[in-house]
Amino acid sequence: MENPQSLLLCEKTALKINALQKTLEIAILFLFVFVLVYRLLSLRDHGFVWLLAFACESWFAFNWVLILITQWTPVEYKTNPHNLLQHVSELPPVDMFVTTADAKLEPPIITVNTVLSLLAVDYPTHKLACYVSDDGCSPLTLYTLIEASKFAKLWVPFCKKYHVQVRAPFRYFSNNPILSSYNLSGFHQEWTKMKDEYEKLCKKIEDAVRNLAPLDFSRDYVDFARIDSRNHPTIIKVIWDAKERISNGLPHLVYVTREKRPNHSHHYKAGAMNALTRVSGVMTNAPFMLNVDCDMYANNPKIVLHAMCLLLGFKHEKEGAFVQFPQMFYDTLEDDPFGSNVVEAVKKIWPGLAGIQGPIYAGTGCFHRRKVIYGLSLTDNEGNLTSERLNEECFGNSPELIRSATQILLEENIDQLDDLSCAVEIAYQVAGSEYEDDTLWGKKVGWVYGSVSEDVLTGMKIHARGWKSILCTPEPPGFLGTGPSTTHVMLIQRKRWITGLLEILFSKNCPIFATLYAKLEFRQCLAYLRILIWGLLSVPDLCYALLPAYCIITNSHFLPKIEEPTLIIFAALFLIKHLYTLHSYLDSGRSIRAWWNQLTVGPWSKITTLTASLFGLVTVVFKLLGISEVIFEVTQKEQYSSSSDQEATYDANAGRFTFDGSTIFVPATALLFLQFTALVTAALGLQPPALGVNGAGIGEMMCSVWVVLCFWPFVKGLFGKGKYGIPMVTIVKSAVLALLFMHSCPKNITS
Ligand SMILES: O=c1ccn([C@@H]2O[C@H](COP(=O)(O)OP(=O)(O)O[C@H]3O[C@H](CO)[C@@H](O)[C@H](O)[C@H]3O)[C@@H](O)[C@H]2O)c(=O)[nH]1
Ligand SMILES: [Mn+2]
Repeated sequence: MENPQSLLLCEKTALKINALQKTLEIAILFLFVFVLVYRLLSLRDHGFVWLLAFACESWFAFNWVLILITQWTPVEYKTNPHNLLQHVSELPPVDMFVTTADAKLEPPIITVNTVLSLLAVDYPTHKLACYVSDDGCSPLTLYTLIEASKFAKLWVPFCKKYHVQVRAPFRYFSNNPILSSYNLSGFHQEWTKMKDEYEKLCKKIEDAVRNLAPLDFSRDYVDFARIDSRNHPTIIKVIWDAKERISNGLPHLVYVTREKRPNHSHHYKAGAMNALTRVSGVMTNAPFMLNVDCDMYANNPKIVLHAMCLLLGFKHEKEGAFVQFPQMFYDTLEDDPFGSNVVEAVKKIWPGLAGIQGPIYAGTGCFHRRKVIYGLSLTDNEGNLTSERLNEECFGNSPELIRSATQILLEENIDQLDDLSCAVEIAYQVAGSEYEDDTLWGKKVGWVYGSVSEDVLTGMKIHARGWKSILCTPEPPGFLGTGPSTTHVMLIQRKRWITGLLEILFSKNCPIFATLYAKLEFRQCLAYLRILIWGLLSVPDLCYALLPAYCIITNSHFLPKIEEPTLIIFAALFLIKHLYTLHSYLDSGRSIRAWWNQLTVGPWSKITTLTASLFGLVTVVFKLLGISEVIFEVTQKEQYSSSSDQEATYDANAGRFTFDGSTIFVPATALLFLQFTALVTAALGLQPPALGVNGAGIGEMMCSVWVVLCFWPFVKGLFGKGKYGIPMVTIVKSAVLALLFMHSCPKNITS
């Protein structure tokens, strides 16, 4: 675009932080310092327990410092899409990517809704193309997309004509009863017709899912006959080729399932994204790419315009390698039973990151500059970008892809194909499983391999090349997705994230190197560390939770005695830290219950650290030792097919903690047993004699009770029935583990 800066497209402003919150944050920091200094000074009079407590508290304090530094200078961005619309003919093309991996875990109707919401965004349609990657290689996905594209021909014009807000039909028809303000003639009929058509689409898809109308493998689906989803050739289908190139038609729609062979690592989502990048590169080659997970529909029809305001609105391109919309969810359960605390993220964490080098890349709801994904560094940008870098070693042996990448990197005019089908053959070639062999794909070009949190890794590599990124928080929110619907799914998801993050931490991609040897800003490095060390918290958390039980059982102590005034500092730290979070919850209109849920099952809770984090850590250690590999377990997405179902699926037990025989529950249950034993021992006075006056005291007792409270969902699990109860096997294993621990405790601390 010529001179978009002359019109104000966007603004960056500093956010004010609540003064009370800031005071409390500093107070907590000071208390941490007090505690650590006290420990250090009295280390000589105490033994191993004191040292362990000191180590744990240092870790907690370090974490706190990272939090403060990351959230210290929050900013927000404002966008003016109206100003951009004055340049409508100059708007750049955008390729939109949707990934799906498993038609069972990710019901096709969800993917279809996401695709429909993207096809209907407010943007000149001849500048849009939508590519769907199907790692499940399922004819069902292709079938539902073909059917959806037929429906889209009605749906897209309807949305634009009536300025529909939410363009994912399942949400539109479940949320918006006919708006009374819409007494436009004809609206009512069209609405009813559209709802009918959507229901027909749902019915067709449901029938196909239930195999009621078998797909005809002799025709359109011949490629899928007898296919194995882990061993198959590439299949690419141009579902809709927008040949007429009009601004109010339908965008291109292309189905892609890349080649997979058992002897070739496919790198999960990162591999899928790279295949899509290449396929789109030889087809439409837009300079900007949006990517969303299959369950993240566009909730705001102006998302592309908002993103473009930010990508085009700054004087210097380096201000924004990518534009990230914060992850948000729809139909969240009351009181946030999994403690995901999205509000905290949206209010503090995202704006905090935006105030440093920019938000992390969250894998979905993100617009990338294609040239950045192609590995462009800022130094290249200023200096010389030689054509040697655009060779086969870099991009692979497709001359067409190299030409298209050259156009992107040198900002030349982009070839417009008259007909997408003439690029299909080349697309097959670049989607092949061997295409990346001996190239820089997955290393310096494209999504980076080596972590199941490929998003954080890829974003960090971009920051390390000196780019910044931008946060986009329009109203209404840009994208909404599904959160985990059961604790089981939640734990699997957190375990994968933690594993992926630790894979980054313990590799050459560790952000510390990127700060030392590349252009990752120091504070951004700390921000990444804060995220990457999430899983490491399991070790100090476990030790600190063991300490009270250990001390009571052995009649020793890790806290000052009741007579010592320093105990007050420990108590103050504990109280202020929890009052601080409670205040932030109440301040933003959330309930005490939600606060409690965050405390017990949230991402930083003891339950999470002693289940997901601990097992994530073990997974990574096994990987480092070469014992096993890390796999990407896809999270189950819940399906809400039509409006009336929604009420029916409401479940009073939704969000309740569920258990199974998995070992993931053993450490936490064992810990709980230990606390019980300790408390009973103390109550019955069965402890061994203490050394001098240094026996366990009120501090240790209170801590032990607190740990029990933190594991309250497990306490309930001991008495629960069915999936709400901890199974007998887990109880037995945990009891054995707890007994082993008690057995190894010294009987008398003096001996
Ligand atoms: O082999 C695979 C595995 C997954 N996916 C897709 O990856 C996306 C994310 O998978 P999901 O199971 O929904 O994981 P989440 O934990 O919800 O995803 C978050 O975390 C992932 C990294 O762990 C990121 O890739 C995602 O973008 C981010 O939303 C989905 O669209 C999947 O279809 C693939 O395309 N191929
Ligand atoms: Mn997801």
